[in-house]
Amino acid sequence: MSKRIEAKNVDIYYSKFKAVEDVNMVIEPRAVTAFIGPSGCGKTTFLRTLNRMHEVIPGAYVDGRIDLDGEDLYGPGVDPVNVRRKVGMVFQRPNPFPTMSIKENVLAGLRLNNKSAGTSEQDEIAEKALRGANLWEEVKNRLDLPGSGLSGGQQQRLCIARAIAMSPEVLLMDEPCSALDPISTLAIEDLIQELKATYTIVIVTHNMQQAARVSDTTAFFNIAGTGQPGKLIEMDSTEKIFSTPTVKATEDYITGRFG
Ligand SMILES: Nc1ncnc2c1ncn2[C@@H]1O[C@H](COP(=O)(O)OP(=O)(O)OP(=O)(O)O)[C@@H](O)[C@H]1O
Repeated sequence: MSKRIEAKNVDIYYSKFKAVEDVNMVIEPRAVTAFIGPSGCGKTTFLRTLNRMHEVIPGAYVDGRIDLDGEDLYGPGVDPVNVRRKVGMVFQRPNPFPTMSIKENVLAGLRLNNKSAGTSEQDEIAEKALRGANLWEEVKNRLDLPGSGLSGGQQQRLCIARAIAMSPEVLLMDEPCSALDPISTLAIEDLIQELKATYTIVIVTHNMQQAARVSDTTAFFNIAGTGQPGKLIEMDSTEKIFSTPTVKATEDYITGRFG
């Protein structure tokens, strides 16, 4: 299920503005890759190109190539909706559909993709996804109550369950803990560790300790100044990036000297 991502010479634009320049990287399956770097260096922008979410912004486009196990995500005839099914995304703020029940939330992606399933199959899919997101025990007796009634941390795990229910190959997480308290954050970090056995995981985080705790590989992005494109500066094992980075800017950033 887990797939390898390879980006080659990727430039990313918002109309005429080049926000990210010439990214080349390999993201390994069954591992967690963290994107770190100062505000505006293009972490989120690059993340959103990995499931073709970037192009939903008017005027936004991507140059270069992004492969999922050798298959060009931007190739002719590739359906972006299908890409987003394979490459799921979890956002900064938990965003369950407020009028839907917990179970309906988990199944929402499947319904949007017109996947029909019988009631018992739906129940099975929902239970499996909620177990996968470490939420089942907390919600199994209130599956038909609104998802908005859960705590922030539970809502974020519900959003992860919603992503997992689609049987994705990759999970993209854009600062998934930034709106959560420390206990809920730890629950999500534990969950990420479990999920990496099954999925390719990419996480954007501003929290250096979190990157060090959860990721196997870290990519440091930087920006030379306002209006300049962000660039990938260095990517290596998380242990190397946090102990002996090759580039001085990486060291300055992880030691809190800038950003
Ligand atoms: N919708 C948009 N339209 C135009 N420019 C945008 C848009 N979204 C982001 N940008 C610009 O693209 C650049 C990269 O932004 P991005 O949000 O990817 O950075 P980031 O590293 O994720 O920042 P942060 O850590 O603050 O979330 C910035 O200059 C930003 O202003």
